[in-house]
Amino acid sequence: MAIKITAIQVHDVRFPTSRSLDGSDAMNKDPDYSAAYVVLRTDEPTGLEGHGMTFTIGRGTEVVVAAIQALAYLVEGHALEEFTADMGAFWRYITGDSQLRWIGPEKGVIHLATAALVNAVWDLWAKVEGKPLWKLVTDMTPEELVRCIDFRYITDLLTPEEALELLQRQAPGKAEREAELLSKGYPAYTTSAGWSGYSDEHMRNLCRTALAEGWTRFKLKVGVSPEDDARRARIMREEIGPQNLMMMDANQVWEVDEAIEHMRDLAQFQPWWIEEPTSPDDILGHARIAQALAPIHVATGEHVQNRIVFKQLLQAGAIGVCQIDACRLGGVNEVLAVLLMAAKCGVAVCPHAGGVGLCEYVQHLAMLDYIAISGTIEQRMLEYAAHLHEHFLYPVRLQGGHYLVPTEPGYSIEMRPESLQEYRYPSGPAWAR
Ligand SMILES: C[C@H](O)[C@@H](O)[C@@H](O)[C@H](O)C(=O)O
Ligand SMILES: [Mg+2]
Repeated sequence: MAIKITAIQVHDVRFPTSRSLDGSDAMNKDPDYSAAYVVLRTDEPTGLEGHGMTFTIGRGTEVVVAAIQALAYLVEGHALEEFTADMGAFWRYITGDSQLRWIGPEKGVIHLATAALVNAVWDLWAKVEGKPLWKLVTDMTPEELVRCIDFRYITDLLTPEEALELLQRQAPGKAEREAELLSKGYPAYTTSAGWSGYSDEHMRNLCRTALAEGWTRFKLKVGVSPEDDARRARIMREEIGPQNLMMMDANQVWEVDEAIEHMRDLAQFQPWWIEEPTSPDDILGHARIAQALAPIHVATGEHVQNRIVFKQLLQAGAIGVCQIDACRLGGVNEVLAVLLMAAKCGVAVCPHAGGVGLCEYVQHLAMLDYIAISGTIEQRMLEYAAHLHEHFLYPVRLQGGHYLVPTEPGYSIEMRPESLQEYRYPSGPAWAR
């Protein structure tokens, strides 16, 4: 039976995380974790819906909502099958509106909006197929998966033929890797002990609790000041010991030379990577930093706006860790393109998840990468941020520093109706109080 998308609703949902400084860093000092949240209504008799969102940090969410509303006409009134018959063409259609494209192209607010809408369509598709999103993708043949991707502007690094070959090479091991994931889960690191707004004492306590829960990998926010960074890094290293991993994240505050200088000072604390040392648009700057700081890896991605910038970062040898984001890139289709490019270049993918809904999303992406694309978890780990999972119908499940495999149909991003009601902005009770 053809399922028709009859209406699209868009919600502005904000959580007042700035009150406790959860999610704070040197650049983003007081984020209110928020979502521009999309519901695709259908004519399916049981009330089937598709859900998607893009992550924002408070003010400006209303602008993303407006952009989603501008794109909605492209999806409303269409049958799901019109899109799923050729997902690559669907993505080109959504990003190719000849007037809306002008306010991107494929970057900024319009691209965040694209992600919310595209992910909602994938969620709906996965629900119709009765599979979690990772399974929908990994059950595809290599040919079917390649057809989901728009290769425009990346064929100088990866052609559809090369992508197909890569996927065919991985195909024989898929079942074994899926079984392994189901039994062991996917390795993770926690960001939640190291937010910049937390006191030293709070950080110590959070490190201790996390260690007791089985965590072995931790991220620390840096970039506030050299003294502050060194003191906090010392505390974290003392707490987690020499054997555990520490990552550092500067959230774009430094000049290229400053990044090199500061990280030379912080190298004594043995960071595994430095994340967002400078502007996400500065490909050559990242390459210089990577060269100067090796063997400390350079990581970036949460603000890398599209596959084309990722392509150049990979071509320039500028990143050792590729941090795809489920809704900074234009949804699942573009993420698949980046996963394939990273696999071709042998660069580890460690998805970005510090935000509301991002853990729920990226667990699917890391798992499908392992099963069908890169075929490895070596030097890979998924970010985990501890807040706001209770607002989702099917929140992430963790055990001993590993994500357990999600099994419910869809992309795990559906929010509880009570949460939508309580936190809708500005009229929800949480904001009226
Ligand atoms: C404002 C946000 O919490 C960021 O600090 C967060 O996404 C962070 O960069 C991360 O890597 O998790
Ligand atoms: Mg970060």
